[in-house]
Amino acid sequence: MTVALDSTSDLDNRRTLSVSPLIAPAELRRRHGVDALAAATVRNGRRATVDVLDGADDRLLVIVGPCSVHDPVAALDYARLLAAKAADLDDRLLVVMRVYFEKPRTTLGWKGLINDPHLDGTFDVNTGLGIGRQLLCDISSLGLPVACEFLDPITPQHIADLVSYGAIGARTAASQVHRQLSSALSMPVGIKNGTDGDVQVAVDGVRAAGASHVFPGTDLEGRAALIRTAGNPDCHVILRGGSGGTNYDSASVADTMARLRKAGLPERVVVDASHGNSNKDHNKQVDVVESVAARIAAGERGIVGMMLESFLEAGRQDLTLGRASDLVYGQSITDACLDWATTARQLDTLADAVSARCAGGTAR
Ligand SMILES: O=C[C@H](O)[C@H](O)COP(=O)(O)O
Ligand SMILES: C=C(OP(=O)(O)O)C(=O)O
Repeated sequence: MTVALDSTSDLDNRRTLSVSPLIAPAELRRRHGVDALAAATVRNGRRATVDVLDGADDRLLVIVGPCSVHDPVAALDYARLLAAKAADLDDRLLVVMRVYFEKPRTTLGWKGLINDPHLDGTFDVNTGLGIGRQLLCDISSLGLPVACEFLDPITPQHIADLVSYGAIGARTAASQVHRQLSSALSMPVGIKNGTDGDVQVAVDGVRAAGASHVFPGTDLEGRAALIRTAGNPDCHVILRGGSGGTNYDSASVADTMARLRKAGLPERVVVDASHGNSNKDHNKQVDVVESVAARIAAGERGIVGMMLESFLEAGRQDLTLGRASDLVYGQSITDACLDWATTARQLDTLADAVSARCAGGTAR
């Protein structure tokens, strides 16, 4: 259904081609309800993540999964493998699956499953929200907590109740809209450094998101509303490298800690092995894991988590809109990913590093 545009004024709608209804969050939540198991996963995932961030839980947080979900069947296949591996290692790792539905593009490109679920440029957003929400229910029902990037400021009302870890990307770290949104979110939120490598923008973001804000948003019925937030104390910086190079080395982490200290914020970071830290070469994520794991094994505690981009198959492939059936099953259509076997080895490496750190017993 398309709503008629107001044509009585030549001041409006000069470039808007159509306006159509967005499903209300409450209606989507009714159609794709949260069962007791999924709710427990979200609750426990959020609580455990906060404990790891605060140092009350000695494990390492690992946010791992595809760059983007384009095929919910493949994502669920991956989730089953990851859930089993996560259960094996859960004495040392807190594993959260990346289930990213929104892609911030440098210029243009497919913007994710919510925006274009049929991968053909038909932008069936209401269907995308339903597919996405059901996938979050299904993965959470496996006992595996999920992470999403929040890009659009309206759609969090449709899915955020199922999310255990939120991320604000490098392209929106400086955005007041995203900082306000983070201050409202019910889960811990990682804020990335800028694409140019600027870490201060993420530190500033953590500080801003920790405060209370009042801003326009939507309520569960989808009506425009004013939102007043308490502020989110569980925000933290994600180091993802940038155009100037990587930032997962000890000196970069120490520089970030100094910035956090100066801002009066908890000294903790998550390291993203992908993006600017691997120059988008998925194989280089292994170097990042090995470097960080060696430092954790030696007692480093400021790095509270790692992020990895991983899917069933290694690498990436180009999507031709409308030709989804040509795609290789389980391979990314955005950034290149590690394959499952390599991912499992990285998780073992990180778990071994946590064991070594526990055996050594050093301080943060
Ligand atoms: O994580 C995914 C991408 O790095 C991000 O969405 C930007 O992608 P692009 O530079 O291909 O547009
Ligand atoms: C878009 C992403 O990363 P970044 O914002 O660091 O480019 C991502 O993690 O999917």
